[in-house]
Amino acid sequence: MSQGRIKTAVLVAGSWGTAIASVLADNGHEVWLWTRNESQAAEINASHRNSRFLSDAVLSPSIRSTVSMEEAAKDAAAVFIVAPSSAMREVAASIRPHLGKDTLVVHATKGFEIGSLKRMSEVIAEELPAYDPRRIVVLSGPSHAEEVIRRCPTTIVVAADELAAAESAQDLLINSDFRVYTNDDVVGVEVGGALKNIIALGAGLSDGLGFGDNAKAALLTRGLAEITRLGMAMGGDPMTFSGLAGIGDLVVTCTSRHSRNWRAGSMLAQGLSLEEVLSRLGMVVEGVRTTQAAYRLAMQYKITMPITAELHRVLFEGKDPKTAVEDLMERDRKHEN
Ligand SMILES: NC(=O)c1ccc[n+]([C@@H]2O[C@H](COP(=O)([O-])OP(=O)(O)OC[C@H]3O[C@@H](n4cnc5c(N)ncnc54)[C@H](O)[C@@H]3O)[C@@H](O)[C@H]2O)c1
Ligand SMILES: O=P(O)(O)OC[C@H](O)CO
Repeated sequence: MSQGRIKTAVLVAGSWGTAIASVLADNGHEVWLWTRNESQAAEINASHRNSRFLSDAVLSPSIRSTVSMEEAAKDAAAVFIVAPSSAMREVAASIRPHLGKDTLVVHATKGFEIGSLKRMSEVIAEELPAYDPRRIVVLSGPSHAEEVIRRCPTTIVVAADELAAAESAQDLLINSDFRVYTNDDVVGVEVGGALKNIIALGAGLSDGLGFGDNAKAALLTRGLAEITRLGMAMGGDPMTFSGLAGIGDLVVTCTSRHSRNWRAGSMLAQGLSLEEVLSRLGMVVEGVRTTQAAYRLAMQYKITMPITAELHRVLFEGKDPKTAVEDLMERDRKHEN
C-alpha cells in the first residue's frame, strides 16, 4: 500500500545517510538531510553533491539539507537515523523535542553502544521514552552506499517487533533497484549487521597478508558460526543469520572493495597502526568498536568467539596478525558444529 509523498528526515549526511536520502527522493518523498556541518549542508543544497563522502555522485535536487534538527524532523512522517554507533545516543536525544507521536523511526546503524553494550534500538528506545519501542525499525543487509547511489540492484531487510512498522518502512524505500524485505527479528538483524564488521576486518587482514581464498572462506564460515552463537544467545532467530542481515552482509563486507572494514584490515596488514588507518580512511569503521563490544558480550554470555578474540588482541593488545592466524589454526581439535 503506497503512502503517497510524505516528509522524511535523514540524520546524518554521511555516506549511508546520503544514499538512503537518495532512495527516498527517487521514490518521490520530501527529504530533509540533517548534518551538523554547515558547509556540507550548503554544498548539498547548492551543488547537489556530498563530496567528502560520495565524491562521484550527483544528488537529487529535491534533497534539502539543513543544520536545524527542528526543520528536518518537525512534522516528518518518518525519521531515518543513520549516525555512527558512537553518536547514536546524542542524535536520538536531539530528535526528542521534534518527534511526532505517529512518526516512523527507522535506524540503519551497525554497532553497539560501547559502554552499555546495548543494541542501537535499545539506545533509541531509552532516548525516546514516549515512543512505542515496538515501532522502532532497524534497516540492515548487504548495501554499500557507493552502489546504492548508482542504483545498482540491492536487497535489504527492515525489522520491527510490530510488523506494520516494518511494512511502512518497506513501503517508503522499495523500488525496482532497491528490494526491501521485512522481518520481525530485531535482535538478529541488529546483531548480524554489527558483528559481520569484525569478520570483514579479519578478511581484510587475511587478504592483506596474502593468505588466499581458502583462508577467507574459512573466516566467513567460522565467522558466521560465532556470529550465530552470540546472536542466538542474545535472543536472535538462527534463521536470520542465513539471511540478508547475516550471510548476505557478511559476504559483501568481506569481499567488496567498498568496505571500510575490509580496507582497514588490509591496511593493518601492511603494518599501519590503527590510528593511521582510521585517519587515512576518514570514515567510520564500525568493526573496531564492535570488536571491543563483542569481546565483552562473549564473556558476558559465555560464548566462544575465537576470531573476535584474536582480532581484539591484534587491534588492542599489539599482537602480530600472522601469530593470531597461527594461534587460530593451532587451537584444540573441534567438532564442526
Ligand atoms: N557506508 C555504507 O555503505 C553503509 C551501509 C550500511 C550501513 N552503514 C552504517 O551506517 C552508519 C553510518 O555510516 P556511514 O557510512 O554513513 O559513515 P560515514 O563515515 O560515511 O559518515 C558518518 C557521518 O556521521 C557524522 N557524525 C559523526 N558523529 C556525529 C555526531 N555526534 N553528531 C552528528 N553527526 C555525526 C560525521 O560527520 C559524518 O557525516 C554506520 O553504522 C555504518 O555501519 C553504512
Ligand atoms: O563499508 P563498511 O565496511 O562499513 O560496510 C558497509 C555496509 O555495512 C555493507 O553492507
